[in-house]
Amino acid sequence: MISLENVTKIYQRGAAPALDSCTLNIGAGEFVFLVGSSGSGKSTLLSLILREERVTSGTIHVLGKDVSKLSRWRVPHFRRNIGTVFQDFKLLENKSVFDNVAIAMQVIGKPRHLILTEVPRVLETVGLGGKERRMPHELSGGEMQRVAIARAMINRPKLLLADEPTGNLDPRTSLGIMRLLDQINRNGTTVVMATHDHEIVNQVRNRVVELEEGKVIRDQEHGSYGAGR
Ligand SMILES: Nc1ncnc2c1ncn2[C@@H]1O[C@H](COP(=O)(O)OP(=O)(O)OP(=O)(O)O)[C@@H](O)[C@H]1O
Repeated sequence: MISLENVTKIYQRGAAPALDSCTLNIGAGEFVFLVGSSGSGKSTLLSLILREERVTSGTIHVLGKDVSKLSRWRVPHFRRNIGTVFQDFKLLENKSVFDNVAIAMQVIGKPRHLILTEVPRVLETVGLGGKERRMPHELSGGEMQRVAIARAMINRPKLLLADEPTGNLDPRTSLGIMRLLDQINRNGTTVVMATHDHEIVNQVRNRVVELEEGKVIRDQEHGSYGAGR
């Protein structure tokens, strides 16, 4: 599903690498937590997988494609199989819940009748049934993140990348979001989640990959947030 071989990313000449000779394999169906202190390279790793950034050296395969060789015009099509969720939700403020999710189908040309049936179905599965007409400012943080997850999932991506999805939420709400991501993973979607959320990582005990100064320093099945705990 995702395979990095000796991947190095240097943003500016002379700067320390944001990722430094990373080798990592993530199989289909896995749920992996990416942990590490601020600046350790987690977001960089996610943006390389999404092909927002390009590697400086090394190779990276995602969903069977050599991302380092993917030409710019193929990127939008490649990204159709990847859903993304971020700490700050990234909702369109002047659009309803329904429209925020529908837009992901519209941009890839899905027919209107499908949009009208699929959007309410997905909103129901994330626990937002009946809130289609609400505007983002009428939602709690947890609900906003559920909209973002619905939008990420509506086109049934094989891979979901989440960058600190619980970063702006209280512990109880975070747990609800985590349960939802876990359910998505159980339905077959591979999930890679960068997080600082100790409680969630220690509670769920998925595979944990820890970065430090751009290097993978720990890769542990059923891991905890910090080593040895
Ligand atoms: N667009 C950029 N241009 C230059 N340097 C960058 C850029 N993005 C990240 N960096 C640098 O790369 C390093 C890794 O940053 P990155 O954002 O990947 O870390 P992170 O682990 O996601 O941190 P956080 O937990 O704070 O989100 C840092 O030194 C950062 O300053």
